[in-house]
Amino acid sequence: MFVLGIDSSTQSTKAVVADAETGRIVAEGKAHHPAGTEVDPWAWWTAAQEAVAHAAAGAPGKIEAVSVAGQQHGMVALDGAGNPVRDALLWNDTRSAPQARALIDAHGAATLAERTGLVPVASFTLTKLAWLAQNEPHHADRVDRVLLPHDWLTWLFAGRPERACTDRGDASGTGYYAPATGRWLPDLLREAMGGRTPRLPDVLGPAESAGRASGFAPLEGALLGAGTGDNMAGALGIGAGPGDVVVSLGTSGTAFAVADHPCADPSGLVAGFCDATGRYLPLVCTLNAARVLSGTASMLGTDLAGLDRLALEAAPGAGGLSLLPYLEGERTPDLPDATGTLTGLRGTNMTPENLARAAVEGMLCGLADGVEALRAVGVEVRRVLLIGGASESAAVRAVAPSLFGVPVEIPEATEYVALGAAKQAAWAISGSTTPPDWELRSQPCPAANIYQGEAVRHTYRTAREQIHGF
Ligand SMILES: Nc1ncnc2c1ncn2[C@@H]1O[C@H](COP(=O)(O)OP(=O)(O)O)[C@@H](O)[C@H]1O
Ligand SMILES: O=C(CO)[C@@H](O)[C@H](O)COP(=O)(O)O
Repeated sequence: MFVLGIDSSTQSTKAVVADAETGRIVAEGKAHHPAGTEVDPWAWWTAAQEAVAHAAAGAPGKIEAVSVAGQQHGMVALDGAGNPVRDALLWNDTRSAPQARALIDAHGAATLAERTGLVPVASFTLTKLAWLAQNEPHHADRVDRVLLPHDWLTWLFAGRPERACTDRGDASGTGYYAPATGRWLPDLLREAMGGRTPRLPDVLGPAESAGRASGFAPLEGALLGAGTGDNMAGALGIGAGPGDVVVSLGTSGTAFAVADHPCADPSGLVAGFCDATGRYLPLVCTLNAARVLSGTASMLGTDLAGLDRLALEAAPGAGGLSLLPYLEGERTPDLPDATGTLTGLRGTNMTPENLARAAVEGMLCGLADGVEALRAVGVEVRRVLLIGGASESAAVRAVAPSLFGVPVEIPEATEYVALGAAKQAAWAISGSTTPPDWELRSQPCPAANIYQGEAVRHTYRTAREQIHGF
């Protein structure tokens, strides 16, 4: 039997067809998304259809079940006819930072962390809806229901039924859901939307079904899983266990672990999400990961392989250069208006090699701080599993072990978010109480000198303190 998993993330949609027994991937498809932090949700539907059609065409048999994983938090606000009232605001759109601050001022960070698992930052859907109500009331007035990117796609694959649905994982990234009780918090939504009360999707359990696919030939009649957020699907795809911290280097950088209890971090560094198995997913997210490397490569007039070569020719510490890579502003730490800074320049260290190395080290230092923040809320860190596009980088693989200070492993090269979605689909159709136990193989990165890593992180922290005051 074959199942299909979809990863509709920031830069592209990826689809994989897997054998439901073993998890072996037998076919794949991919389609790109438009650039920018506000995107027409129909573009994701077009990309999903293209990627799925390609994957399904390569499948050796019928697709029996499908699930959609998607970039978290994006605001998909629909009118009564089921059409978006405006382009979706993405997780990395920082325009709602003032609304996030106002929510904290009104309720207090600790109270919001206890109620929602989150201290608001511009990424979360609640703040985007508050921005919409305050800045585009004519659009807010037309909102009949609010969905997340994965909910939107699941709803379209289901043929636009009356009820839409989501799952605990993605619901927990909205800011108007209580991870500890599994309930929506309509009072927060109403307040953010200036008294308006849009409809919310039903929250399905991890192996529940969202119905059957209808109206899109390659999937016609397939069972639809609940779907989830891309990070939750990544954890499910990997089968992350105790002691595992997954670090994903996509458009965002994320560090997360599966936990048995909800997390409420009043500092706001760790978001207390739910996972896709009925447990929890404490997570730290930065806005700047893979694009730090591609941006630096362009600046140096080279490609990603060239950046790797340069970075590996420089010594650890980049000759004293440190890059605070806040190219899109930053979420962790909460600096929505920040820009990037290169510190430590001297006549003797201004080389392409050192700049390339500083980019790799700077991107990873933010995530090493994220792993520290997970430790501080009680997460056990025995190894780091690196996934996401930039985990392909040879320089990242060489540098990461010294900065994380624990063994770093690379799961067999594949799309773990789409695979996690496929695993959820296989689970939904199996009727089992536990997800399929697909074998995970990973390769260790060569061990590295952790004292050098500590020195690099010290220089990075000092630069941040000098520029941002903490
Ligand atoms: N070898 C590589 N070195 C560095 N970055 C890479 C490499 N291969 C892919 N990437 C980057 O990975 C990113 C895409 O990763 P992905 O995890 O698919 O992102 P997302 O899920 O956010 O759409 C792109 O920015 C791409 O430049
Ligand atoms: O906002 C978050 C997590 O809270 C991001 O991780 C998004 O879910 C987007 O993910 P990628 O496109 O970078 O995979």
